[in-house]
Amino acid sequence: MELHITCIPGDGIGPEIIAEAKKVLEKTASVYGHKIIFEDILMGGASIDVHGVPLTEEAVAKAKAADAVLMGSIGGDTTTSPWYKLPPNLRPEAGLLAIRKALNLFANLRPAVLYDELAGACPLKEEISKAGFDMMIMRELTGGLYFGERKTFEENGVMKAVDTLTYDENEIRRIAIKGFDIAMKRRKKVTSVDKANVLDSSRLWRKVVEEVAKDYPEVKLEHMLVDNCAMQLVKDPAQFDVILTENMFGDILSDEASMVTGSIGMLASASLNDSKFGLYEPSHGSAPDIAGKDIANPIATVLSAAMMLRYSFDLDREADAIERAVKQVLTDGYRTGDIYSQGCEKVGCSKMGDLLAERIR
Ligand SMILES: NC(=O)C1=CN([C@@H]2O[C@H](COP(=O)(O)OP(=O)(O)OC[C@H]3O[C@@H](n4cnc5c(N)ncnc54)[C@H](O)[C@@H]3O)[C@@H](O)[C@H]2O)C=CC1
Ligand SMILES: CC(C)CC(=O)C(=O)O
Ligand SMILES: [Mg+2]
Repeated sequence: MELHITCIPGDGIGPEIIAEAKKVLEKTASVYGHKIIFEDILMGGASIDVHGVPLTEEAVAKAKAADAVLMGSIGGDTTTSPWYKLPPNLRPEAGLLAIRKALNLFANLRPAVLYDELAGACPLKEEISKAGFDMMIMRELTGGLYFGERKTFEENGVMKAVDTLTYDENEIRRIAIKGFDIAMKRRKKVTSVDKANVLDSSRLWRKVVEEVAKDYPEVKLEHMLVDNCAMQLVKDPAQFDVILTENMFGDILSDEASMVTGSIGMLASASLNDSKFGLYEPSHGSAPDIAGKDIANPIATVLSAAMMLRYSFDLDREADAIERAVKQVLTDGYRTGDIYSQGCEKVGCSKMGDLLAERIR
């Protein structure tokens, strides 16, 4: 099979982790008899530096023309990088939001799984880490606060800023359907997370989710307020199967869930539209504090590449091979610094990519 993949290395550690994901994909393609054609595009700060904008129309066209997109991460240090002196619509993150919207990537799947081998890197009590957990965070990605109208203005000599959180019932229904569909393939439980005790948008969310649930009688639905969910994630993560939630709550909760897997460097993600098309990216950002040092963990990006093979290309065997290689490398005792524990061998980003590629079979 010929796979046309557009890559967005991006900023910070982005180019480093994308190089390792490409290495693992190339090895997978050679073992399983496929040909991959990569084309890189600029986005975020890298695009600002060259084109003056975080995303060009040409880059969007190239992403649309591919079978799938694999992304590293974008952005810089938000307190020191000159990119953050630009107007908000010209900053790196505007490029990411724009491509999600342009490709209609409304469903963001973020699997948070604790590997047995990483129980020692999990910051929770031993009895919780020993029991393990395996949840899928289904985050709405093209609506809500990140896409609502916003402005900063002065009123009666006082500075004010407004952000708006809007959802319509169709946006909620389509992500809820994705959440219930995925629950049917898992342990058949959906925890819908909202703030319905305060927000109108959450009350509509809850109503529409209840309606969708009627078509899935086998799936157990529960509602949970987001503040409680943040607490339950560290108290008893094993209770969750599918967490279904809106854009900002999912953004925050998935970073929290990532840390209980050992590190944010382990959390993959797939951003999907209604067809087989997707953009695959780790859940973390560009980690400017460790960029250029060859110490970033590439596993979240490598696992995102596995999700790409599974969801966009139906290459389950190949995706399984990558997931097995990740497990094997951990069993063999290799760790990047973020997941290191005593007795293991500490390796850099590029070495971790080599070790993963060697284990593809
Ligand atoms: N999808 C994307 O491209 C995202 C971009 N960002 C952007 O990234 C920039 C930095 O944001 P932060 O809040 O610092 O979040 P971050 O996720 O980049 O980093 C948070 C912490 O996790 C560590 N970390 C992240 N990924 C790692 C990896 N693969 N291996 C080892 N350690 C890792 C970093 O070193 C840092 O200490 C900002 O400009 C932000 O807007 C943030 C989140 C997502
Ligand atoms: C720049 C943000 C909108 C991206 C983010 O934090 C995420 O998608 O996790
Ligand atoms: Mg985030």
